[in-house]
Amino acid sequence: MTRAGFAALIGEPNAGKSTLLNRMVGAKVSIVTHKVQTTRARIRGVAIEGESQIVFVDTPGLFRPRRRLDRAMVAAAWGGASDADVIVLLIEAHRGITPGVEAILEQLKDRGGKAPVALAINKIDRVQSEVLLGLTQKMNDRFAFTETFMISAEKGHGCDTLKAWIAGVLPEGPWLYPEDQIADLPLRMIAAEMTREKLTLRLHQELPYQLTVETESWEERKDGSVKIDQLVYVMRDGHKGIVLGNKGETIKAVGKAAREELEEFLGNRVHLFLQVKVRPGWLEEAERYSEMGLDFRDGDG
Ligand SMILES: Nc1nc2c(ncn2[C@@H]2O[C@H](COP(=O)(O)OP(=O)(O)OP(=O)(O)O)[C@@H](O)[C@H]2O)c(=O)[nH]1
Repeated sequence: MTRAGFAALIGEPNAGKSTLLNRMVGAKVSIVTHKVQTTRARIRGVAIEGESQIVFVDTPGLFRPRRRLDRAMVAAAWGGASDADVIVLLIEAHRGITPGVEAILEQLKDRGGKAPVALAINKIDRVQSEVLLGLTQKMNDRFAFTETFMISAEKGHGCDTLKAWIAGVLPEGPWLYPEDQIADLPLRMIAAEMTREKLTLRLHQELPYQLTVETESWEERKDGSVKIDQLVYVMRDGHKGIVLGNKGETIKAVGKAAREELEEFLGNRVHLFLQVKVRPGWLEEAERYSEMGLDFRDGDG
């Protein structure tokens, strides 16, 4: 009998959700950087484990929403969690029960729901085993987790066990995605995220949230190479100059770095063309939100 369903990974920013997702799905579906709050959309990855198909919802970090986009992300995170057949709360072993974790536990309690909730204590490579036992005890006193796992998403410890458990608790039923669709699921989106990541790394604190990248076209050529056109949208004219850099050197370096990563990812030669455009007020466009898988809510500030 086959099984299939949605698994939501929740946790504070930086808990390691993207790292874990990448490991379980086996492809770089969401981008890991050292910055917090890099996950902007509910990017899904699909994993097959035995007869089960697991559709992962990679939720944005749950943090205090300030701006409208942030609030949409938090809503998406919980939206994802409440639709899910199984929830995995990821916490960091060395940080323990932070106020952020407390807040998530409160929300989990309020949420009710029947889906099994697993606790995954991540980054076990950073602490001694006594710390883990204490933390497991304290967390389970606070919430009735179905199961507790100790993992290192980065090193891979415990990840297979967690994945097998998720696969086993999913409801019985037919797979949600045909097998041949899984491979090219969000290729364009991945490519756009790679470029966005390079831009973010390059520009440091400057406008990481104020730009968006879209893959306009994707063309596979006879020689096996891929031609990809992407648009980088910025909010103001002034931002365009920052993204381009002196004599275009910033965008050139970003294009080179993104192309190299794409080539490694695709295993093919890539021709990447980036164009920077000004699109004022894109943050407020409801359309964009739904494209990112987010819910647009008219907010109060
Ligand atoms: N030492 C150690 N570091 C880890 C482990 N798992 C993840 N990290 C690191 O923790 C940082 C954050 O990981 P991410 O996967 O980006 O975290 P995230 O929860 O997706 O973060 P957001 O996208 O901000 O929500 C990265 O620097 C990872 O390399 C682990 O098992 N051990």
